[in-house]
Amino acid sequence: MSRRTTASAPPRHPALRLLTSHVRRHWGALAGAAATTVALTLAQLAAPWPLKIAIDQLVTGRGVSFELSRGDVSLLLGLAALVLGIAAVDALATYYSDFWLDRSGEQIVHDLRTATYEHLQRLSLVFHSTRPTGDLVARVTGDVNAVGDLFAQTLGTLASSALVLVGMFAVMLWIDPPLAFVAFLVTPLLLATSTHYQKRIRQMARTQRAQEGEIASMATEALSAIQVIKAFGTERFENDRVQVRSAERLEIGVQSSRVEARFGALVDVLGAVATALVLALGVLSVADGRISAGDLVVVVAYTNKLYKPLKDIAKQSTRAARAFARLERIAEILSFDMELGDGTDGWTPDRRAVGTIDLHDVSFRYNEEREPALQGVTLHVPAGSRLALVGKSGAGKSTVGALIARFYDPGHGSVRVDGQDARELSLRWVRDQVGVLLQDTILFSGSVRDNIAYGTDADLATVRDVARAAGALSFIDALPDGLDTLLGPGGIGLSGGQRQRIGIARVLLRDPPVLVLDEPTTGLDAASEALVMAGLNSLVEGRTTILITHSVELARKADHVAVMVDGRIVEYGAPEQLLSGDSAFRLLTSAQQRHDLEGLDPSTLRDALVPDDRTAENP
Ligand SMILES: Nc1ncnc2c1ncn2[C@@H]1O[C@H](COP(=O)(O)OP(=O)(O)OP(=O)(O)O)[C@@H](O)[C@H]1O
Repeated sequence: MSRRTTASAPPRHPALRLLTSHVRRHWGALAGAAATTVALTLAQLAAPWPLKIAIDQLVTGRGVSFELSRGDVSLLLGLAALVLGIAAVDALATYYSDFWLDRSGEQIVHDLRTATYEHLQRLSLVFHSTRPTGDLVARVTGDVNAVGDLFAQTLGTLASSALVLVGMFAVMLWIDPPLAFVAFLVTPLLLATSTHYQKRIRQMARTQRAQEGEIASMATEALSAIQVIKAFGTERFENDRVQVRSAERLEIGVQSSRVEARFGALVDVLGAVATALVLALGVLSVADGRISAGDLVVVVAYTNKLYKPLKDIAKQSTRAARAFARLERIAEILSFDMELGDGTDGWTPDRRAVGTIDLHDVSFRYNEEREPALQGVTLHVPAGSRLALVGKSGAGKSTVGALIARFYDPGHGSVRVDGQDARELSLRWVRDQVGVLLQDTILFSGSVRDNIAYGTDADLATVRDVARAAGALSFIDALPDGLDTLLGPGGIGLSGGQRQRIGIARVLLRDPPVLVLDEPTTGLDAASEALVMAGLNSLVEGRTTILITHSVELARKADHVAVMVDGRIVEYGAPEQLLSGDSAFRLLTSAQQRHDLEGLDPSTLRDALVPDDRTAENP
């Protein structure tokens, strides 16, 4: 079965599809908001009508002072009630439309954030090793919020402004068509300029967000490596880097504000021109007797209000343009396909693995530009046995471990667990069967107990048991709050050896039948190494173990040793058997004793025992 090892091309208009899928999902609340928006529009259109009726019915043609009849008073009271009624409808409609839109906005932020974060968690290391973390964090936080605002504010305002405009035009057309056309004369001009400006603003918003992502990545990387910065005294260098990017971001931000302000001013000028024209033409129409004084009040009131929705449309469409640029960034993440089968189509055996591991003719490269990291690797690791992988740096040892843990799938050949191709098994099951301990255990902020129990709901007694077996309990009990001691980010507050023993306890708790130990004692002093080794001894007991090590001494304790050179296995056998002959392992051992591993030519290793350059394979 062939699998993709690179992300597939994103579909067309992914942002639009994402948007419509969310509109569909929240159609109930959005339909409620649409209905209240219609009510709000009607209330806004009706607002000047009580005044018009009062002027036409009670004021016009009555001279300077006049008496109000009983009928006039009733009409006046009716109009006052109408004003209150219109205000009540306006208030209720505003409340509900704001509430429904805000609620959908919040819900959409939640949905998008969880979906994007979940997707990011499931994307493989191939994806994550090419994407800066800070930029991804910016997408899950800032970009997602901006899309929520798009629903909560922008779309609602755009829809209600458009409705008010259409309503006003219809009513003005009914009152006096020439006046309506004059009032709306500038609208097409405004829409055309708006489209032009939106395009520019959206381009600028894209650049801005990309720059913000870069700044976030730089800051994340720098702050997570603050020790290195302090050690090298490079604070100023790091500040300068962020400052340069931030200045570029500022420049685009200022440009964008200028474009927006220019557009706002243009709308104001066009609005004033139209109001002046409507006023002049309106008074002439009243004088001609074509419309009443009350009609003129309505038309002038509308014309005054006309430019608010137009301005709102302009303003909100620039926000929409920005939000769209951010939506594209989220859609881009969601459009990357999983490079590894995520287990939904994989088989989940209803038992724990026995622990036999096989690599059959495995080749793998991290990316097309790089040389293959593994070529034709075939290995058989019987259940419960210990295999040591040795070889010079870059030979491919960690890559073998990563393929066994199924961080990646091989480009060619297969990795098998109990004889079953790992690609046909659910990813979850494979990960449960293979425990991994790296050179440096990464701990999270939180208590020691949480770090050991990580991802499980193990009780206190179990956590203590595994901590004891890992040789960690003595130092944990000496901490101020024992297992409840809080650790800083990355496990600050513990030594390398202590972190490693917590890592051993963490793996012990999960009790996997297969272990990949990737240089678990490298970098530790002799005393810490002895303590970690004691913990490791209880960990490897009864489990299939693949030990990746630079230490020939450690490798000698394994059942079998595989020597790797340039992504191939050049030698395989029991350590004592290899040491007794003219082997690459023996060459490595003596080079290590002379502290001359780097001086060892790979071809010497390859030629040492494989004169015909055949790749060694174990039975
Ligand atoms: N994430 C990665 N992306 C691209 N290339 C990689 C990646 N990881 C490793 N490589 C390359 O793959 C090759 C094998 O690396 P690998 O880490 O498996 O070697 P190793 O034998 O474990 O080395 P070491 O002993 O130094 O850990 C090397 O050439 C390395 O540069």
